[in-house]
Amino acid sequence: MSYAVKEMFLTLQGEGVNAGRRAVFVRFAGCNLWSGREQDRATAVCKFCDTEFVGTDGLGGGKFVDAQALASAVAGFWGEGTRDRFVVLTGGEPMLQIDDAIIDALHAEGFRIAMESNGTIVAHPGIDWVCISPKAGSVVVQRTGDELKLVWPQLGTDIDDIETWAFANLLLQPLDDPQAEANREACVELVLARPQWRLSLQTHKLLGLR
Ligand SMILES: C[S@@+](CC[C@H](N)C(=O)[O-])C[C@H]1O[C@@H](n2cnc3c(N)ncnc32)[C@H](O)[C@@H]1O
Ligand SMILES: Nc1nc2[nH]cc(C(=O)O)c2c(=O)[nH]1
Ligand code: SF4
Ligand SMILES: [Mg+2]
Repeated sequence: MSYAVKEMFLTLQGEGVNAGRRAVFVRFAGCNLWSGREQDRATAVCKFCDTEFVGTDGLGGGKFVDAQALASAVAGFWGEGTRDRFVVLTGGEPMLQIDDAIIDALHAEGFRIAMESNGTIVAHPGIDWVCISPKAGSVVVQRTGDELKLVWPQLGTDIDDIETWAFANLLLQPLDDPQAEANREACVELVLARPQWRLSLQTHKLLGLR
């Protein structure tokens, strides 16, 4: 299979439990909860996306003809050194494109594979770190994983229900919108009230990283 990738880059994972870790990011093109066009945002299931994921024209992006081509590009961004190789598959919605071939090829290059997904498609069992970020109005079928990262506040979210899902870590990430400061305060309030949750800040934005 070929893969449509919006962009690829080496950075630090900015969010969640792995924040601060050196990582190659692969941003797959396309999402099942928003077309990516601004004129569709108001009517999309997911309305707050902070990411451009349409097309393959970003830095390091492109159409990769097969899994080996994509895995070789990821290894190229990592560079020399085989220790602690870490790749984050994101998007768009990465589970629209992730298959056995890309998981096997990345493992063969020595990478530990993390994924950021909206959870509406069952995660590939070969992924080493599953991060699910539920969106109100969607049906989350992937209710197990390493990290559940809830963007907050999100109207229509049943947080009591989410707490019953089988995730090793529960994280709240402030919604980045014009009310960002109030959203951060709401997250702190909620963590103070519910100690099973932890705060996840988008540290790459604070640092000016990609
Ligand atoms: C762009 S999404 C791509 C992966 C997948 N489609 C998903 O939603 O999890 C990557 C992460 O950014 C989060 N995110 C997107 N827009 C955000 C915003 N405005 N504020 C805070 N987090 C946001 C998502 O919830 C998700 O955890
Ligand atoms: N540095 C950095 N960390 C991230 N963690 C999740 C991201 C994403 O867009 O999926 C992201 C991103 O875009 N950049
Ligand atoms: S599900 Fe993820 S990629 Fe899709 S629109 Fe929402 S935040 Fe963006
Ligand atoms: Mg991002």
